[in-house]
Amino acid sequence: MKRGTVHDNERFGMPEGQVLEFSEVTKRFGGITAVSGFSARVEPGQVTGFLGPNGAGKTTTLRILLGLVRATSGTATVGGVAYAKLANPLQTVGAVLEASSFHPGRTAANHLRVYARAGGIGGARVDEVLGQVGLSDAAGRKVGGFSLGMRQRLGLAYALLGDPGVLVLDEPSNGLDPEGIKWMRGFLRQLAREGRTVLVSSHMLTEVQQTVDALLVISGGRLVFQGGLEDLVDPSEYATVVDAPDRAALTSALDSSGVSYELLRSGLTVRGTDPAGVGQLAAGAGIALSSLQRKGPALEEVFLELVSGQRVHASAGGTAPVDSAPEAVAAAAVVAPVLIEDARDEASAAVNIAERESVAVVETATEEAPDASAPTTAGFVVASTGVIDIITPEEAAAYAASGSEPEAEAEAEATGDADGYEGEPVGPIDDELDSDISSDIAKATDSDPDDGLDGEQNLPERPFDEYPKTESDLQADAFFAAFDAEAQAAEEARAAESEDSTEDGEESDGGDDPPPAEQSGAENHDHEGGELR
Ligand SMILES: Nc1ncnc2c1ncn2[C@@H]1O[C@H](COP(=O)(O)OP(=O)(O)OP(=O)(O)O)[C@@H](O)[C@H]1O
Repeated sequence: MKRGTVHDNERFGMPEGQVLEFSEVTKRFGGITAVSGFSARVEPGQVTGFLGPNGAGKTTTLRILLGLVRATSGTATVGGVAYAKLANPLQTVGAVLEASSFHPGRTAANHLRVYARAGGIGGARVDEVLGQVGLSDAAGRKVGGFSLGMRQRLGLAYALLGDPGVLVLDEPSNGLDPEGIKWMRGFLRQLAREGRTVLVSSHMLTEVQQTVDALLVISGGRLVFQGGLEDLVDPSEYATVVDAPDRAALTSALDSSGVSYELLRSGLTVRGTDPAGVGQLAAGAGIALSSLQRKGPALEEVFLELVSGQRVHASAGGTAPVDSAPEAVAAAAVVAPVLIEDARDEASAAVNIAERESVAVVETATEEAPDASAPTTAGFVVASTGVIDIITPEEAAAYAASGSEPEAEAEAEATGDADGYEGEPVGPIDDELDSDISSDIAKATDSDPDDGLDGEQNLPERPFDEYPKTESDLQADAFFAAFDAEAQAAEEARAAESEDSTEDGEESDGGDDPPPAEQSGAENHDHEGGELR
């Protein structure tokens, strides 16, 4: 029987979509205004696209909503409540801000098990969500070997763990192949049909056009449009172009209905009546049509005009993007996208989440890549992306110190994991992914004084664990300590069991050697996960 959990209790009913509300949200990073007076409402039961060009402020706005960045002013709420005050955040909001922030040495199932356990969610849900996103067959494979599209799916699985009524997804179609994009569209629409609130960011209208019911468009940190897709273009900008073999009959039908038109060589251009109306009128008069088309600006064109400030829409209070937009974008191009001014604010916000969800967090935003040989006492650290991950101190040190993933090689010899999954044999993390990781770390540790940033924006000089620990820090430490202790106990039990079996007269030339640390660590977590079932 499944254990009673918060999640199980909440699943007796359908997940409840919540209204997301942004009210005059402003966020400044030093001299850069990332978000400026942003007010918008996102309704449940529909997919809302959050659109804007690179550097427009989408991620910052989403991070404010999720309590990962503190707004300079204004509020962002989920069902009227700030994220930090949600009673069951994992069961209320599922979010994916970056798909590549999973620890490459852990299996997909392991990741989810740890989060599930931390959020009080039954282990069976892990299989469910992996199935939902089409990753059942890859459950036992390490994330380091996943394609970008598979990581997107895993991110979505993580977001769905708590069966939340709200999904917040940052560019979920990135890296998906055409079939994956089609699947994602259908999946998001299904989630909205179930009554959930689905907010999806993208920098291209064409990418979300077929999925979304409503749009928020942001540019230079300001809202430049909110409304339905159909509201993007004023109906008066459209014309219906129609023609018939019997043009005289068509003009006389239009005349007698009082519909005005222009007669062109290519047909008739009708304004103020859409193609359906003109078609109906012609059908009513028994006139066969040879063409019926809507002509007007393409949605993409309108979108580009909105974000460039050439078009101003009333839904945004008539505001055009701020002049600082190009400056902000230029700054973004010069500066690696690292947590800067808010490194510590964001750390504590993320740890607060960890505290409430008992979820661990990865820090990549340290001043320098730590020496792998030096003992690291911090049990948790904070990802520059804000995406929560689990990592031990040793892993953090090794992960940050080099592009190679130590755990991967140790586990390469394993042919499955202790979950009972019969996934593909585990292979080393490929070089390309390793170099991605190194480059992320390099970005996160960039403290170049010549980078054009104010001194206050550079990362702190001291290692993370030298900061005085807050109560949240201590609770997160305790969580990790308990997690590691359990894992170690399981490992010892397994070691004792295997000693017993080798004592039965079997030859054993490696009996005194401990298993490779990384391998045993990973097995522990697998085993740990198995116990949750
Ligand atoms: N931690 C930070 N420190 C300094 N500047 C930041 C920080 N985070 C974001 N910015 C800046 O704020 C602006 C908005 O960035 P944001 O990441 O929110 O945009 P975006 O719309 O999500 O862009 P993209 O589509 O490229 O991800 C950019 O100019 C960016 O450089």
